[in-house]
Amino acid sequence: MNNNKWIDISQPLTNSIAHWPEDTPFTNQLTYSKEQTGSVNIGQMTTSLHIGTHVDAPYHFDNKGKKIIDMDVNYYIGRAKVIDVSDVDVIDGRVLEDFSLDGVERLLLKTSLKSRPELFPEKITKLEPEIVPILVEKGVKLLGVNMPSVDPIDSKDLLCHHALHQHGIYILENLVLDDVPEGDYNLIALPLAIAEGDGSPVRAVIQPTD
Ligand SMILES: N[C@@H](CC(=O)c1ccccc1NC=O)C(=O)O
Ligand SMILES: [Zn+2]
Ligand SMILES: [Zn+2]
Repeated sequence: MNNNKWIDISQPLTNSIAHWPEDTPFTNQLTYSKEQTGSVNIGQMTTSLHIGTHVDAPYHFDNKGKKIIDMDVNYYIGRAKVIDVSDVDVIDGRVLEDFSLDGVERLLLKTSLKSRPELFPEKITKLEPEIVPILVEKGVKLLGVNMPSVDPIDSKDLLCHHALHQHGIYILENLVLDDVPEGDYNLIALPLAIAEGDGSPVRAVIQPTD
């Protein structure tokens, strides 16, 4: 690694962070105050596992799929490329042709969605499932997006989730990329070791590689 500073690209987990409609809101509060215990503050949180910047385990959409603890941590750490696709509403194979993706292991898509962690977006950029075989061919093993999902918000068939999973590509959602220029970075976005988890919030950070 180099001497460049690491940059936080995670949504802050505040009590007003947006959650999926009908899903569990995030709350963090003190269970016991220092005055009560005489020594320490102790917090508690309630949350959906699909809150803020988070990763999905295949179990999220496949009953036979891996849970979070079984995911390979190596996928969440290493070289990543940020590309700016904010000029399109649909990302298909044609859009990806404009970028040089050979050998890219982790691809982070900067779509037109501006980061407003307290607002759940109604509409997001559409990823066409046809991009998945292209990503596989390039060597991509993790796809990150600055949106709550890699599928349309109202999708029930979750075609991109399934296609990515079938090809062994890990999913990272709700990144904050507003101030991140296109380029090459190191990425760390590790999930918590939640044994039965179908997903996990992550602290995602990147470091420019020069
Ligand atoms: N697939 C989304 C989550 C999702 O779809 C969802 C999350 C919580 C409650 C309902 C959801 N979808 C319902 O159709 C994600 O990966 O975060
Ligand atoms: Zn999720
Ligand atoms: Zn997802």
